[in-house]
Parts: sequence; structure tokens; C-alpha cells
Amino acid sequence: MEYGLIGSKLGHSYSKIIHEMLCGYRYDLCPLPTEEEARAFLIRRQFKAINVTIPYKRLVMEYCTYIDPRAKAIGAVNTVVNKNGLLYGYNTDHLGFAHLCDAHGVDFAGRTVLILGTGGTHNTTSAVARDKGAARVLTVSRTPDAAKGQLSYEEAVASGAQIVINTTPAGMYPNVGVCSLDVAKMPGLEAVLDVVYNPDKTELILRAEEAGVPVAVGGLEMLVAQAVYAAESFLSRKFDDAAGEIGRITAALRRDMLNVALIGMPSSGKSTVGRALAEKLGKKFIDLDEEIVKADGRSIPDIFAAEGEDGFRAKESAQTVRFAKEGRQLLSCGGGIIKRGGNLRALHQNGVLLFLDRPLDALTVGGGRPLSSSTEALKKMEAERRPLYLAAADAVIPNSGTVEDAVAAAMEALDEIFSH
Ligand SMILES: Nc1ncnc2c1ncn2[C@@H]1O[C@H](COP(=O)(O)OP(=O)(O)OP(=O)(O)O)[C@@H](O)[C@H]1O
Ligand SMILES: O=C(O)C1=C[C@@H](O)[C@@H](O)[C@H](O)C1
Ligand SMILES: [Mg+2]
Repeated sequence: MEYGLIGSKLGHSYSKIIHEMLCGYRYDLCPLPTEEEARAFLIRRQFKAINVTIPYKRLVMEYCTYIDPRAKAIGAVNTVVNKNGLLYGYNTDHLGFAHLCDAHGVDFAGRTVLILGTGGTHNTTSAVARDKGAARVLTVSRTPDAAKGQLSYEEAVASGAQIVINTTPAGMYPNVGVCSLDVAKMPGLEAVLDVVYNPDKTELILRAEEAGVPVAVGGLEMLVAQAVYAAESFLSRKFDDAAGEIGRITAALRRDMLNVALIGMPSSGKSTVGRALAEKLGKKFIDLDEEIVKADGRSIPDIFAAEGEDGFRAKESAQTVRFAKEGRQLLSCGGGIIKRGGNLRALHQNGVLLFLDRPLDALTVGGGRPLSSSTEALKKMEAERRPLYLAAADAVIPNSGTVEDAVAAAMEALDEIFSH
């Protein structure tokens, strides 16, 4: 191996994609489940340079001849460069986190900062907060150690903090939807930062957005930034525009990883345009209506007949939650998905929403759609739902020409959405 990543479990790491997109060298994921394997790997040192992740960021320090002072102070090394058989250790996680804060204009000067969690990333983020002038850095734990001044999640709410940083795995895929901090009860918040990057928006970030916190961002940009700074150490050269590289790779990664959900009136073309768009984007096509039928075993008209609209909506929500937390999918939604706010929240956690806008006179009456029984019914439905589609969508895609025209318009909108 020349370049790569070691850690106990690497199944969900994006590092290979990031480094190969960035530099073109080959980057291998090398899972080392046991400490013995990690030690043997470090003794053999058959690599040019590596990144190190959980749980070996401290262990590798034993094998380094030189350790960067910041890495030493933080107590963790995530980047190791082999120079003529001697290992040099650095920490680029703190640079990555500092980049995330700077890119979103987070001002730490004189602020009270809450760090959720006591694990490895706690020290990294607290070092950055202190460097940037935080007045107080408080630690929050589910099992607070009062002797160390740690707070419970209940105490944290009343701490008067302006900035919250989550360093715990709470809310991380597949256990999405988890969050112990009631940010809605913290009116002075200026920024909420989460180092978790899968899903794109954790429950904490969604709640912070809903509470109107001005800056609410997940950890993807931090992950990319630490990789860019690691690559500089790997290759002993600086990028001319490191911030530009971080922006470029983050955008490409989000475009690749996130879901695209199509919403719109019944028969507006969500399935037809969706299939074609999925192929173009290289995403897996999922028709949520088909998934409801597959999971239930009955057709949609039969579900409506047996359980009414409420029964159908509950099934629709269950399938939405199930698929929305996955990634790299094109989700063709049922026309009524916007009737439940929870569906939209689930779709937004890891994707973007496009409203496919087909003229009313081109929509199909009937066709096995229980709520589209007549032209009048469709007209009334469109008047009710149009504002909801517009409010939920990241972009509006007209579907008034050919299917290919709609696909091209959607590609253009996605270029725009993922360009920043
Ligand atoms: N741009 C277009 N040009 C011609 N026909 C189109 C266009 N877009 C969609 N259609 C046609 O309209 C009909 C409805 O499309 P489709 O089934 O994809 O809609 P939908 O939004 O998935 O509907 P539903 O809400 O029932 O799932 C299909 O016959 C499809 O071929
Ligand atoms: O998941 C990953 O790929 C990584 C996570 C962090 O620990 C980084 O420090 C590491 O370099 C790579
Ligand atoms: Mg459809």
C-alpha cells in the first residue's frame, strides 16, 4: 500500500473517494480489526503515508519519531508520513474543523461553547474553539463527571452557550433521528456544528435549522478539509487554493452521495422523468409508491378502500423514513408526500427535493389514482398543493416539453444546487 487509511472498521469511510478525486493517487482502505494487527502494520511500515481513524489515533503516536506539537497537545495523530523509514505524525482533523468554522463564519471570540461528547474528537474541537478565542468551553456528557465540570444534557440547555459542537455518534447512520440536546430551548444559539456527516443533516442539525439557528452545518466539509490537508503532508506540497479544492470536492461528494427526490402532482412525470434522471446521475431509482405496494401486498386503491387516506399516509411515511436515510438514490415520491411535514424533513436530511411542474391540462384524470378522479378534483388538488410543493422544493423543474427536456432542466438545477 502506498497511501490509505487504517482503523478498526472502515466500511463507511469516504476517504478513498475524496483522496482519489483530489490527487489521482491510489488510496486503499485497510481495516485492522485488532490492536495486534495495527501494531504489526505500523512496525512493518510498508506505506508512503496513511490516515488513521478510530481507535488508533493515539496508538500510532508510539511509532512516530516526530509528532507535530498540535497533534501532541490534542493527543491524537490522524496523518502519518513515512520519510525514509521514520514516521512523522500530524493532526489534520483540527485544521479540518477550523476550516469548517471559518467557511461558515463562526465567531468564537468571547463565546461559551458546548462540546457534546468526551471521545477523541472532543479534544480536537475544543483546541480549535480555544484557539479562536472562546471564553468558556464546556463538556456535555450523558454520564457527566461533576469533578471535571461536565454538564448533563439538561444542564447544557441552561448554560447560556452560543455555540454547540457535537462530537458523539448520536444521529449517525443507521441510527438517524437521535438527538439529546433540546436546541429549541436555547434562544441565544449562533452556531450548531456536527462532526457527523452521514446523514448530511443529523437530527441535531435539522432541529437547529428549525429553531432558526443562523449557522447549522454537518461534518462533510470537515472530513474533506482534513483529507486535503493530509494530502499536503503526504505529498510535501501546498495546494495553490486549498479552500477551493475543499469546496470542489465537498460539492462533488454531496452530488454523488445525496438523494434526489422528485415531488409533484400525480401523473406529473415523477416516475418517468425520475427513471431517466436516475440513469443520468448514476443513482438507484426507487419509486416510493411501488415500495408501499411491495411492503403491503395490496394495490394503492385497495389500501385506500380498506384503510382510507390516513392508513395510506402512514404507510407512505414508513417507506419514506426507510429510504430517505439511505443515499445515492433517485426517489420518485407519491403526489401527496407533502401532506406530512415529517416526510419532507426525512427527505431533506440526506437529499435535495425537486418539484416537477407539469401543466394542469397535461395531468391524467383517473388512472388508478384515488384522489385524481375528475378534472375538478385535480384542479382543486393542484390549488391546494402547489404552495406546498413550492415551499418544500430546492428547485422547480418544468415538465412541459419532452422527458429529455425535463431531465436536462433537472441536471442544470442540480449543478446549481451542488455548486455551493
Ligand atoms: N414530458 C413528458 N412528455 C410526454 N409524456 C410525459 C411527460 N412526462 C410524463 N409523461 C407521461 O405522463 C404520464 C404520467 O407520468 P408518471 O407516471 O411518470 O407520473 P408520476 O408523477 O410518477 O405519477 P404518480 O403520481 O401517479 O406516481 C405517463 O404516461 C408519462 O409517460
Ligand atoms: O472516516 C474517515 O475516512 C476518516 C475519519 C477521520 O478520523 C479522519 O481523521 C481520517 O483521516 C479519515
Ligand atoms: Mg409515479
